[in-house]
Amino acid sequence: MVDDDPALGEMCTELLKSKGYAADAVTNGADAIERISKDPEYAIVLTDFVMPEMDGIQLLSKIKQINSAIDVIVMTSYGTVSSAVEAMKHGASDYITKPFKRDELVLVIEKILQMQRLEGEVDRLRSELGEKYTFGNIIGESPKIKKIYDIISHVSGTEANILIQGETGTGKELVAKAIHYNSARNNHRFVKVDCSSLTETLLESELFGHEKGAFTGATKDRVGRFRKADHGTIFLDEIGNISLAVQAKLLRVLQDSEFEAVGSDESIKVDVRIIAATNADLEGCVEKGLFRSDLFYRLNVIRIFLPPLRERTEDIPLLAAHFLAIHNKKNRKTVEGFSRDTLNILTSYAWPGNIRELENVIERAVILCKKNRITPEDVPLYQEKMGTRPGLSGKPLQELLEQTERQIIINTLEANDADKEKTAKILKISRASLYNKLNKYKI
Ligand SMILES: Nc1ncnc2c1ncn2[C@@H]1O[C@H](COP(=O)(O)OP(=O)(O)OP(=O)(O)O)[C@@H](O)[C@H]1O
Repeated sequence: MVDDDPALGEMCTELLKSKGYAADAVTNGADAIERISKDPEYAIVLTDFVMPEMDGIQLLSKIKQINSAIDVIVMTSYGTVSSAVEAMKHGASDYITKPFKRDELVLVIEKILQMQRLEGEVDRLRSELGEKYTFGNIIGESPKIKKIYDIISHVSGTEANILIQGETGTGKELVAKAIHYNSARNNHRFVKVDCSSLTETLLESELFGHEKGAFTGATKDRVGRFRKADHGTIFLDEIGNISLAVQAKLLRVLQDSEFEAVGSDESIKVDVRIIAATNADLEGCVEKGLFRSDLFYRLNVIRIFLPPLRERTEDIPLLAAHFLAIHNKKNRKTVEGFSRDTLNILTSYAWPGNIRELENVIERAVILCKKNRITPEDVPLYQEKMGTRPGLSGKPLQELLEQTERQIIINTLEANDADKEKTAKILKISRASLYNKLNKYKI
C-alpha cells in the first residue's frame, strides 16, 4: 500500500490482515520500489495516484520493470476518471476511487488474487498435462468428468452394451474409444459408423454388408462393419436416427449375435460389443414410436451421460491449455498462454458446440495471435456474445437473475447428492417452491 497519508495506509493494511492477507504500507514510491526489489513475494501494489516526488504512473512503470507479475491498483480521487483511464493504459490492473468503503477494497483485491490464481493454474496445468487429469485422450479434472473416468474403468472390463448420451462435441466418441482400448477387446478393431450420414439402404449395407447385385450400385460383395468389428467394438454414432427396419436387424444382432448381409440368406455370427451414442432424447423417441423400446433396453444396459461443457467450466482452462499445446505444435507457433480477460471470456461463454467448438476457437486464436499470450481480440466472434461480466452481456436483468438462480439450485443439489429436502432447507425455501423451480428451470 503506497500512500502519503500514513493513516490510510494503516487502515488498509489492518483491514487486509484481518482478512488473512499479508500487507504493509509505505508513504512514497521510492520505499515501495526498495521493498519490491528485495522481496519477490509481493503480489499486488495499491498506490495513490497523486504523490509528491514519484507519482502513481511513474511508480507503476518502475514496478512493471522490476516484476511484471505484480498487479498494480491505482487509487484516484472522485471525479478524476481520466487519471484512472491513463493508469489502466499504462498497465494498471484496476483502480479504486477515493474515498472507498472497506468492502470495496477487499473486493478489488480479491478479484485480482482470483485472476492471479487462474493464471497460475493454467501455467501449472500446462506443465502437468499429459501426466494427470487424463484418461486416454480425455482431459478434465472436474468432479463430473472424474465420475466418467470411474464409469469407464468399471465398464471396460465388462461386456455390457453401452449407451452414451450427450450434446454434440461433448466427447462421446472419445469415451467410446477409451472404453474399447481399456477392454479385453483392445487387440481387435474399434469400428465407427455414423448412422446419421447414410440413407437407410446404404446404412444397412454399411453395417451388415451386401452381396453383389443386392441393389442398384452393388457391383461386388461387401463386408459390413459388424464383420470388420468381430471380436472388437462397434461404435454406432447418432443411433437415434436409424430407421425401424435397420433397428429390427440391429436388435437381432444384439439378441442372437447374428445377421444376414443384404441380399443373402446366409446367417453370419459375430462377437461384437456395441457402444451406441446419441444426442437425442431416446426415451422421447421410444414414446413417439420412432425407436423400438426392446432395442432401447438392450442398448441401454449402461448409460453414460456426458455433461455439456457449460456444466463443467472448471475444465475450461485445462482444455484450453491442452488445445493450445496441440495447435502451437501444429502451426509451429509458441504462444505461451491466455491473458486473464481471455480466460474470463472463455469460462463465461455457454459453448453450445461444447469441446469441439472450444478447440476450434483456440485453434483460430493460436493462428491469429501476434503476442505471446492470446488476448480477447484473438477470439472476436465470441466477445460480443459473452461479455466478461454478467452485466455486460446485454441480457435482461430477469434472465440473468434466473440463470443465476438455476445454477445455485443445481450446485446445491449436486453438493447434497440431489437431496431435495436438504437443498430446500439450505436455500431456506419451501419444498413446494423448490419443486416449482425445478419444473420451471427444467432441472
Ligand atoms: N474431455 C476431452 N478432452 C479432450 N478432448 C476432447 C474431450 N472431449 C472431446 N474432445 C475433443 O472434442 C472433439 C469432439 O469430440 P467427440 O467427437 O468425441 O464428440 P461427440 O460427442 O462424439 O460429437 P458428435 O455428437 O458431434 O459426434 C474431438 O476432437 C475430441 O477429441
